Amino acid sequence: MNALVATNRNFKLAARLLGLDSKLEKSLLIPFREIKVECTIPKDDGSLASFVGFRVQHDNARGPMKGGIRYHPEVDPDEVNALAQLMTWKTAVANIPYGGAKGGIGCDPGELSISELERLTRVFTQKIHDLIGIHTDVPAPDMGTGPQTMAWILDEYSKFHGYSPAVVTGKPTDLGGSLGRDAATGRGVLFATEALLNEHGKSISGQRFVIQGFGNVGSWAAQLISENGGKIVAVSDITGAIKNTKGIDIPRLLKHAKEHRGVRDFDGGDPIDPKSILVEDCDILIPAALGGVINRENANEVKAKFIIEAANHPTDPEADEILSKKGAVILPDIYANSGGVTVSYFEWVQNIQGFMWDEEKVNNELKNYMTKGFKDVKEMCKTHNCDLRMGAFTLGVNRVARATVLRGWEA
Ligand SMILES: NC(=O)C1=CN([C@@H]2O[C@H](COP(=O)(O)OP(=O)(O)OC[C@H]3O[C@@H](n4cnc5c(N)ncnc54)[C@H](O)[C@@H]3O)[C@@H](O)[C@H]2O)C=CC1
Ligand SMILES: O=C(O)CCC(=O)C(=O)O
Repeated sequence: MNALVATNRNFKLAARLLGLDSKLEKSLLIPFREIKVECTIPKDDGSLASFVGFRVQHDNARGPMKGGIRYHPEVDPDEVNALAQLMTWKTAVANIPYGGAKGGIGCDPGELSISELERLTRVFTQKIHDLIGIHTDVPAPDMGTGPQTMAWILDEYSKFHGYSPAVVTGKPTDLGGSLGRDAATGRGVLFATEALLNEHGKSISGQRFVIQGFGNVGSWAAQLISENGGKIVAVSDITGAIKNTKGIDIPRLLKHAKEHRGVRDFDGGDPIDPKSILVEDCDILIPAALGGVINRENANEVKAKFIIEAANHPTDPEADEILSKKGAVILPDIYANSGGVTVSYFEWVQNIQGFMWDEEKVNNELKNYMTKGFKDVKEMCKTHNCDLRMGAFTLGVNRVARATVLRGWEA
């Protein structure tokens, strides 16, 4: 199912549970602003290459719009719209003073050299610099981008507006990035998983995990889960998939993945078909790569009892229904992966204050936010007699609706 259709469907279900006025519902659904730009760069060999870049600013009722920038061949307007909308509900679930946005460029970053990526990022920034800003819209990394991308955006933006470190988060720490931001989404996934398991009388220790994606989010989640006694029995990325029922040695896999740019050919497990990763036998499945990967084609085959959505919208609504009939418990993206944007918020606060926190403070505050977020989601599940996805959606949508009504519509 198309990402936007799926996201709108979840929003409308939540709006119905909340009894939202239909006009308010419509106003919350329509994005604040959609930007589409052409980005042409000279390649290293002198030829020209053109790309399409997007920034969708979904809602700013609760504060500056916030969300990552994705570089991936499958980036399209509907997906960016869906991801921007998810950011609006996510920042509200986390209860940080932001709205939602998302951006992306349809490109394969693996096919571009570092200097081509820098040129592409600078051209994209030139096209959107008037529409982003510390108090309007604050980008961050997502799939295919990272601290270096944020450093280029910061530098290009600063040429037009003066040096402004708070205009992006997820920057290198040498440029005002927060300690702990790199690991934050994975660490948030750890805290979210602990909160869920705790409720079911279980702990991370001894549980068998499967993780799809071994980039920023998947690799940090794997590392922190294994440090806490979880057994990672299978991992995949774009290069391949490996399985070891005795538990994969994650520090060794991290070293291998760094040296070989992927998990393929790791000798600490057996290679398996990457397509089977989501249906491998395990207790807990963590999709940490693309959207829409759990769908009606494979949902019936999923063995995990718990699914922790580290990726954005990895499960489509049809799969949600199938899995819930099977008794699986899904911890939804807008709560489960909110650790990244939460520490982005801490980074922005530190930049504005001009005062750096130590890593322990960042991690402790993150734990407080994730613990409180889980309690708030559960409270909504009780109030509306719904599952965790609708608990999170009703929580986020209700907070944004309240802020919207309070601000009013007078022109
Ligand atoms: N970076 C962040 O702070 C946050 C990221 N997310 C979400 O987490 C997910 C992963 O993002 P990052 O780790 O930042 O991206 P990344 O670019 O660092 O890593 C992506 C990983 O997915 C793998 N991958 C790509 N296509 C695949 C496929 N077809 N099958 C298996 N693996 C595949 C790549 O090989 C790589 O290991 C995305 O859905 C993103 O939106 C959510 C919240 C915050
Ligand atoms: O850190 C941020 O501002 C946004 C991270 C993001 O794109 C996401 O949570 O999906």
